[in-house]
Amino acid sequence: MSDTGNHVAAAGDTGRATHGEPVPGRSSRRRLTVVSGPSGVGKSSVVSELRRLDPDIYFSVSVTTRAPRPGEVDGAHYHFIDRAMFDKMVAAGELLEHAEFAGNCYGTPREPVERALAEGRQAVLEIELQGARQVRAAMPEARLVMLMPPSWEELVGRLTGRGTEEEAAVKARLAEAERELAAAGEFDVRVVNADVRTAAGQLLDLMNTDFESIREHHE
Ligand SMILES: Nc1ncnc2c1ncn2[C@@H]1O[C@H](COP(=O)(O)OP(=O)(O)OP(=O)(O)O)[C@@H](O)[C@H]1O
Ligand SMILES: Nc1nc2c(ncn2[C@@H]2O[C@H](COP(=O)(O)O)[C@@H](O)[C@H]2O)c(=O)[nH]1
Repeated sequence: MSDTGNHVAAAGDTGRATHGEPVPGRSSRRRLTVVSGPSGVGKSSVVSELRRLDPDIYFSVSVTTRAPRPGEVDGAHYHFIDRAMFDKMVAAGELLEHAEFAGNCYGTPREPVERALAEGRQAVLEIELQGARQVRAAMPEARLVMLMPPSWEELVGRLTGRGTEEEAAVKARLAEAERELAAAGEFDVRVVNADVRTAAGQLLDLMNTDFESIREHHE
């Protein structure tokens, strides 16, 4: 996918998305949390623990052109789609954000997230850096959290230890990881994932805190 630009409607409280759907107001967009971080840092592990801690949170299920890993369930871990369908969704404005990462395309279906926010629920997106930047541009009220590894060596150990990628794919993901870690300062908060339960607890605390005050504190 060559075009990884911003396709998110940057409308105000009473604005409408590019395709006519209502967009969430400013206060509901504060309930949107983006969890980002380098491949292998433990985003899925921490988000899965967060789901256990608070089942009321809405967790976005992304679309991807990546092949399923053993044990991954279509509709639960991802919606696995082909490139033609992905391009169609982009063209129709059905993705809140989208990006190409290490040779595959990923995107967040817009409608379920907007519905969850409109219902007053917290919503969590687990996405990479380009997508996080698109959300930041379109929804400045969303909270952006970067999950950090305790060390580079630990990150490499986790990614290779997971054993889900060939050597070339691991290399591509580590190259992305360097870029992602260099952008850590763009995020509202950085949480070190030394321990999954601790990191998930910290994330939940952040989600339940008045984020504007945290932001001011960090600026
Ligand atoms: N705190 C931790 N301590 C030790 N191992 C961990 C920790 N968190 C996650 N792991 C392990 O690291 C590996 C990568 O975790 P996970 O798949 O959750 O990462 P991810 O950030 O979602 O990766 P990707 O972006 O590639 O999908 C897994 O094998 C997981 O069990
Ligand atoms: N921009 C987006 N990034 C996404 C989305 N769903 C997942 N991701 C991120 O992609 C990488 C690779 O994921 P993997 O499952 O192949 O290991 C990782 O950083 C995910 O967080 C999305 O919808 N948009």
